[in-house]
Amino acid sequence: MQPEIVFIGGGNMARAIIGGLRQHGRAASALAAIEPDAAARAALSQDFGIRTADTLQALGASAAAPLAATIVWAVKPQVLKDAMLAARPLLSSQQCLHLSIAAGVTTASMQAWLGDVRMVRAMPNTPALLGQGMTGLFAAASASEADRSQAQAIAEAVGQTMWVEQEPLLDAVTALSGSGPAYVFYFLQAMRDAGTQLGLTPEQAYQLAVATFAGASALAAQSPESPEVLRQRVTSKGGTTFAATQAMDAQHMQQHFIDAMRASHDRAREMARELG
Ligand SMILES: NC(=O)C1=CN([C@@H]2O[C@H](COP(=O)(O)OP(=O)(O)OC[C@H]3O[C@@H](n4cnc5c(N)ncnc54)[C@H](OP(=O)(O)O)[C@@H]3O)[C@@H](O)[C@H]2O)C=CC1
Ligand SMILES: O=C(O)[C@@H]1CCC=N1
Repeated sequence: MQPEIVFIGGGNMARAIIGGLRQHGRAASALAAIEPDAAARAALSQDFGIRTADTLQALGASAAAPLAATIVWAVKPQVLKDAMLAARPLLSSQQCLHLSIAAGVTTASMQAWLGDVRMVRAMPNTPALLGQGMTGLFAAASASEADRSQAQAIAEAVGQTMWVEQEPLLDAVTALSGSGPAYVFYFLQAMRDAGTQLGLTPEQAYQLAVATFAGASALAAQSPESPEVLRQRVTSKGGTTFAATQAMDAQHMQQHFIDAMRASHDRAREMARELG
């Protein structure tokens, strides 16, 4: 039986999405992955029961027969061009949707490598592993309504989705929610280390930091109030929170944060130029 969705690249993000699809009831036989690393292939087969192979040919791809309704490109942006050029002769006869999760690389570049294929780009993030991901989506003009629905169904298996109607906005999504989990982990590191300096054990400090992020995020998610108002509710006049936020403002931390996200955004644009 032909799989419905073939992943090219079976690394961190592909694993998260495959796990989400399986948890949402997608049959193992509906999924397959191409992954050069034998250990990663074995883990995918063992954990999710899906078919894996080291090359498209080994999975049975040929110019004569359709391989799958959807191909998900989940390799590093730096190897995408070579992977697509190598796959093109095997996929040329196919009427399938190409869904790329690679950062930066534009639909125009990918259509130059694959031909004028139907294409959607997605920018997921690693909380997808828990079904709590956030995925930005952009559909090229070549994509149909059915393609949009299929891309959305795949992304919804691992969390929330948001469409953008202009491709460059995917670079902003990348800078915010794509890279964003790393910013949260960066803050968790800092809060753990600060708590340790203040006398807690690293374990205590980390538990307090993680619970605080989880609780504050849950509060923000269900509250109609802005983060400014939520902050005010924590900040007693002349109290401890005010002392902390004043120290942050004195260091221009918000501006530093904006600069950091701009760096992520600019890198996505730069990758599009370097790799396109
Ligand atoms: N990690 C994240 O938070 C996010 C990542 N992304 C995007 O997802 C994509 C994948 O990232 P991530 O999962 O982190 O990366 P990984 O390196 O974990 O996964 C990529 C996998 O692709 C394999 N691979 C390399 N060449 C080929 C090939 N020709 N055919 C098939 N498989 C190949 C790699 O094998 P080997 O290691 O042996 O080379 C590796 O296992 C990237 O384009 C990234 O921009 C998007 C959003 C978030
Ligand atoms: O760091 C990266 O390039 C990828 C894209 C977003 C998250 N990880």
